[in-house]
Amino acid sequence: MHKAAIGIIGASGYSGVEATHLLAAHERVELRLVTSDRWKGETVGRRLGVMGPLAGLRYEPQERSLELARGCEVVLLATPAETSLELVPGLLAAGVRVIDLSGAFRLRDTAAYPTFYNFTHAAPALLEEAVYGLPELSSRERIAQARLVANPGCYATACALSVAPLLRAGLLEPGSLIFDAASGTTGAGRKGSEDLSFSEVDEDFRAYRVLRHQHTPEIAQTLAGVAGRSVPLTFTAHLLPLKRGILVTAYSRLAPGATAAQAQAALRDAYASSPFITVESSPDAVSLKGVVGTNRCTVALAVDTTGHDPGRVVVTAAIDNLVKGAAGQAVQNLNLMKGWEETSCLSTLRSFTP
Ligand SMILES: NC(=O)C1=CN([C@@H]2O[C@H](COP(=O)(O)OP(=O)(O)OC[C@H]3O[C@@H](n4cnc5c(N)ncnc54)[C@H](OP(=O)(O)O)[C@@H]3O)[C@@H](O)[C@H]2O)C=CC1
Ligand SMILES: CC(=O)N[C@@H](CCC(=O)OP(=O)(O)O)C(=O)O
Repeated sequence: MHKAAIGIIGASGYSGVEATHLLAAHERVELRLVTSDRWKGETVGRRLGVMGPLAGLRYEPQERSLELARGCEVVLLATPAETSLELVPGLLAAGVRVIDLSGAFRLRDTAAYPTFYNFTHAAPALLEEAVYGLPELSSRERIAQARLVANPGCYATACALSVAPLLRAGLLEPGSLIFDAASGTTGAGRKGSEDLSFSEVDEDFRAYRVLRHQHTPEIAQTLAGVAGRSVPLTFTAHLLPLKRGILVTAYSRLAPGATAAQAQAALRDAYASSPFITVESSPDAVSLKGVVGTNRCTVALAVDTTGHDPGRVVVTAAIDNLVKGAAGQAVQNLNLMKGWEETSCLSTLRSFTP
């Protein structure tokens, strides 16, 4: 069987390690390149315990990324957004297709970058070209053809998947959407900060970057695409004292005339042929234990029938931030780009990192 040469730039981070494990087990992939300054010269076998022919693959220094990536068909960038922005033009010019796990190519509006990512975007033409890689909501055909796939953010994935079918069907009242979301600490990457140390995080729970989180414009952009109108929303991120997983609770109201049965049917129908999305019978059944270590998203909704707030809709969604929220979704996009089964190497998974 022909194997495609794939590279991972930024292979020592949480999502890069997850991607390395996934691709090492992918029968259609020859993992050709892994880069990391922290681990340069060391082997994948020694660092990650990967066995077989790949065990001797060495981490290359970041400064050789562009030169060595020329031997790859597709490269995953598991790097900070500024680094992705620097690397992508050169990779595309060399004929290498890219799946970028950072936020560098997710937003169409260049003006949002200084506000939410603290840099001015240097490649606006590529923002036009990049295809947003959320297969269940974007076009699978466009992902398959793309040179550059912008892999979605972790919170943005869970939030968009929770309510998109209801918005698409016109079942939610405009202007009433709130997302309350909580993530494990691996969402912040390995780089760490004082706020993320074990002693600070353990047994604590708090919101962060309130009303200025970078995933707010990303969620709004995706939902506007499915609703066909702008979607005002409030998004609040919280830090969970756990390693992995994101749980989102979305609050909205049914549009006038819409029914609970229509909302339930819209959710089920939207994901009936999406192998990674499971619609549960109740929001109570959506939990991190059901998704961590997998590429799944579980989702469910309830409509208030107690009479306290008629028409209130609550939707919950859960994902593993490192899998469906990062490396797993990147492999799902790779499978589509290469015309392989969408579930290749993603159907059985376990937690790898940390
Ligand atoms: N963690 C998560 O849940 C998610 C993360 N993302 C995004 O994916 C990307 C990677 O995230 P994550 O794995 O958490 O990050 P980490 O902080 O865990 O790892 C960052 C990686 O980038 C490399 N790197 C850092 N600086 C540079 C540089 N200047 N040039 C080249 N490489 C560099 C590091 O390699 P080394 O230092 O060894 O050279 C390391 O491999 C980020 O853009 C993040 O926002 C997206 C969705 C979810
Ligand atoms: C817990 C935690 O800190 N999570 C990160 C999510 C990381 C991510 O997906 O950020 P990008 O948009 O840069 O890819 C955050 O809230 O920023």
